[in-house]
Amino acid sequence: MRRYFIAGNWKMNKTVAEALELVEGLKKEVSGVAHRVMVAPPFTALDAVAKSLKGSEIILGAQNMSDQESGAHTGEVSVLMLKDLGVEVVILGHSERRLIYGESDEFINRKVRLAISRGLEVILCVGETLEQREAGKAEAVVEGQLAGSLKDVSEADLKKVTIAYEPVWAIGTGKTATPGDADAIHKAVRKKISGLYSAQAAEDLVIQYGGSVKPDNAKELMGMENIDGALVGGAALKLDSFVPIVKFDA
Ligand SMILES: O=C[C@H](O)COP(=O)(O)O
Repeated sequence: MRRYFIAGNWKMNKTVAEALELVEGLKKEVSGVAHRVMVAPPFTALDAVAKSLKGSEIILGAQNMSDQESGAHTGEVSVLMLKDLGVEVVILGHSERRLIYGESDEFINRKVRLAISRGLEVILCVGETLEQREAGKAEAVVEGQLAGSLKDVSEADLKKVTIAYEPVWAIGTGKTATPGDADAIHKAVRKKISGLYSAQAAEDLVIQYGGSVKPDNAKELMGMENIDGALVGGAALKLDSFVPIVKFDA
């Protein structure tokens, strides 16, 4: 059976008490599930969730980190602090970071290399805006983001990277890319990775789809050849929507 990587990005939601309530429920529901499951709570709940997850197969992720390891960077969170809490994976280059906070590929690339050098896995997000899609530039935009964000990342280190394709126009909007359209971009991602690295690296690459993934579309999306998992936002905030996604009938 195909093993998928399904991650819940809680974004700027959940107090510590709410985070614990969700993760406690999730632990019971997903025990023994075949897929790789991750949750990415806000920074303020990471420690509590890390403690709750001890001994569970659910992976702890963070939603972002600084491009610097330590020092005078008020308000930032370092890779070392994430490691210290037991974080295993960090989401980088999310479109909300790119678009709201102006993160460039070069800046994201520094974070990707730092995270990997300190032993974290990375979920690297890429995706086009509606304007870019309508201009026929979706593939080119994604290819450019991949080349820029993965600059100087070796093929060995690429094994620690999952790509999340998230069309910006499908995030939190209820609009989902059709499975065929999503798969076409995933295929283009594999082709780009094959060019940047090797055919083997492209084949081994795990590519998640993100953008209004819900219980009723998870099966169809993840049934596509090049879709290896999901990065789930809104539907990851409640057990009754995240659990069916994690347990979807592959
Ligand atoms: O990181 C998750 C994505 O931005 C998707 O969010 P969404 O499922 O609320 O559309």
